[in-house]
Amino acid sequence: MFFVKELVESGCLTSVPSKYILKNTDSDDHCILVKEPEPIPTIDFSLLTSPDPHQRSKIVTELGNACLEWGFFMVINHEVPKTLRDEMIRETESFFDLRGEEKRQYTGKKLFDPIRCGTSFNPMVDKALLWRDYLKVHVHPHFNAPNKPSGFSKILQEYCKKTREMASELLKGISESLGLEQSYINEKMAVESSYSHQLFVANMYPPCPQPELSMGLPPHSDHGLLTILMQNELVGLQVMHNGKWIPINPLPNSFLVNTGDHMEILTNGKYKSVVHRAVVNNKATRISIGTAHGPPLDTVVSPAPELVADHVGQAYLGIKYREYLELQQSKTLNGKSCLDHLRLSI
Ligand SMILES: O=C(O)CCC(=O)C(=O)O
Ligand SMILES: [Fe+2]
Repeated sequence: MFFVKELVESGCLTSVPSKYILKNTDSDDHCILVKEPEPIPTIDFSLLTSPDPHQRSKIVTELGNACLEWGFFMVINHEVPKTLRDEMIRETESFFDLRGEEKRQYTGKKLFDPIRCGTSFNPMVDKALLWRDYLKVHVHPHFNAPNKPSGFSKILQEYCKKTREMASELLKGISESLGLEQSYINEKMAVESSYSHQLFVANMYPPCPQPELSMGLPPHSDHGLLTILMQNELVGLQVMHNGKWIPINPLPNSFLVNTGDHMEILTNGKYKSVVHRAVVNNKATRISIGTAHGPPLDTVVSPAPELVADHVGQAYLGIKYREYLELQQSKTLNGKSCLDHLRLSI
């Protein structure tokens, strides 16, 4: 198995090898790429924890609208120190800079092995390889970390704790925006318990000689309730909104948050997971770091009865979180095809 990074560093790559060719042109998926950046919903996190009920109710409404209309928003004024974010990105770069042999001890592993490093998404079934190397670590309920680089583990632990706290605060606001008790999702999904599941995913997209021919990550939705994402200074994320691809240019020091498939299942389709993709560039290495927040692996998630309107009925089958992750990993990434397996025709 070769990492894309090794391929690029082997020198004189002037074109994309054929096995990486996956067109991302607009004609491909019949969706227009918006050229001008569009304002995306922005959530001021400090207002979520505001003691002023008016401030809170305003931000809860904004959060609800962002989930309803976009499934995606930017979070500013959060409580994760900039130094921690910067260190997490630096440590991730150092991890990917380790020699191939050191990283290869984590390759070819199974989905629930604590640490997995690889390339593409599922090279066994992917029609074309993706221009992306990754590191995936199950960080909760059991904390794991690669032992190199030496500072990685400590920073990872701190970073994951902070993002878990952010996720539960956001889930309180999201519960409220659905007309439920603040604690509803956190309790029902045991998000604040010592069993909840958190997956750390670091993506590295090396510079690509023909970025228009290759893809970092094809259109997909994420599996969890929420994903919290940050990136180094390079853009590449695009979000599907009203049938158009919107390029995302986040404010410095902000986080990007998107709703995942389990939010869609839990809310019976009210807050849908958002389809997004990562394109590559020919200038520099882009890094993105996401944490996926979900319930304990053995939780069966099905639509919340409070959100199943009588005239609509239950729109999704329940499924064990663990089984959903297995289902997603067994296939090639393809839009919302995994969630489609659970849809009930009503
Ligand atoms: O690189 C990005 O911005 C997106 C990453 C992503 O969608 C994922 O890891 O699921
Ligand atoms: Fe994603």
